[in-house]
Amino acid sequence: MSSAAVLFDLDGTLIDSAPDLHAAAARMLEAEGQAPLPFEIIRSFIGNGVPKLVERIIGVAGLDMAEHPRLVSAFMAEYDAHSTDLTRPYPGVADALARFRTMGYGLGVVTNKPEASARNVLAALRLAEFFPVVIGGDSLPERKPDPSGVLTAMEQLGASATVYVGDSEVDSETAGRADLPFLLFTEGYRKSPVFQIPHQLVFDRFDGLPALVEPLVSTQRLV
Ligand SMILES: O=C(O)COP(=O)(O)O
Ligand SMILES: [Mg+2]
Repeated sequence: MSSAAVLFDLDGTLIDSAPDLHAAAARMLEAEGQAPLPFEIIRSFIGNGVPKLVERIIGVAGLDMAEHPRLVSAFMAEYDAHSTDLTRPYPGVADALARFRTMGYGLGVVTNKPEASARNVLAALRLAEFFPVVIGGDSLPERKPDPSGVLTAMEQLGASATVYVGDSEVDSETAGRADLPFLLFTEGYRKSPVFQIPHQLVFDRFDGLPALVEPLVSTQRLV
């Protein structure tokens, strides 16, 4: 049982996955006879899970919303077949995770990406070994910003003092609803300026993250 844990969002936080999500969207749209959408548009649609991503694509591309279930399946098939062609961890991620593990933290991923896809990507990028707990957007009845994902991850890790690390408005709200300190990674896929996203700390490089987390967790331990 670890008493302290660091939980991470996945897309836009541990990994830069927008290029493969964009490519999967382009292949799905091509099969519907549609042109690809600009990269920045797809990137701005990431963070609320695949059903929401596809709903937003349908809206912008002028497709029929009644086709949503079929298009979600089509998107997932395209994505899962090529989910790490272009996706890479952000610089310093593996070293930071190794450092956290050495420091004795329990580590978990809480993402809105479907759990099986998330596990595949983590394995292909050699990050799976760090994470005894992975909660996806389809693992529980509710997804982020519902706090059940982070609360379940804490329970599974036996953790009390915990921080959540993410890149988006959704992650900030999730941490707030779970009453956890939130660390905002500024280089991901957020839509608002940093000052509009509630956070305890911001960071733009993973090599400095372990030193930022330690004081936050020690404060929680004293409470
Ligand atoms: O929107 C998604 O599918 C996943 O996004 P997340 O990893 O940032 O939660
Ligand atoms: Mg994210």
